[in-house]
Amino acid sequence: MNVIGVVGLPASGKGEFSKIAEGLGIPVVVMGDVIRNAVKKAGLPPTDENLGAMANRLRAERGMDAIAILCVDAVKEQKARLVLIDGIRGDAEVRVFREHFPGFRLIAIETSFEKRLSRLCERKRSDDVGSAEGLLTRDKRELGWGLGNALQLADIRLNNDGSLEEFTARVTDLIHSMEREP
Ligand SMILES: Nc1ncnc2c1ncn2[C@@H]1O[C@H](COP(=O)(O)OP(=O)(O)OP(=O)(O)O)[C@@H](O)[C@H]1O
Repeated sequence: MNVIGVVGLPASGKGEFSKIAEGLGIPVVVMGDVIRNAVKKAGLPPTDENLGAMANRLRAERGMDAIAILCVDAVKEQKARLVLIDGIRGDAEVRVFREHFPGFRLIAIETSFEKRLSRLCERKRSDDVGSAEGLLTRDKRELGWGLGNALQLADIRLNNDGSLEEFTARVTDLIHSMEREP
């Protein structure tokens, strides 16, 4: 089984990457679902604050790789040649996946701050921030989890400053080439 992980700053296009992969029939394991489920179980609304606090709690109580460890079995359960992990936030998590999946490849999505901010202002998800300060706070929080180190560990870099059509074409080419790998 080949496994790919995607990293990128908030609103860089990780969700779009997953949508494109799903459209090509690739199973996607979403790490954030582990956090969303924990927030739901605690009876809290899935706001940015609650999701962040829960992720911090899981990592503080069980270690920086806690969420990745919870996802390994979910990846192994997939009966596919290629599986995508969505939601990697730190280098400790990258290490977990490299250890369990020898052919693991990490993809970094690179998108400018301005593009990310303008796309966030349009997206308006329940946990979205609508200002530059809000996005900076979110960037800092994620960088604090080791996202900067994870970005440096990437095997492949994809730019997403252009149109969705351009990004879709790049992601599709990449997935097709990964599917051809032994
Ligand atoms: N190339 C693009 N052109 C236009 N809009 C885009 C492009 N890429 C992504 N978007 C839009 O930008 C928003 C942010 O992208 P997306 O949700 O994929 O980011 P993300 O990295 O998953 O974000 P988060 O870290 O907050 O989960 C979405 O509304 C998405 O549809």
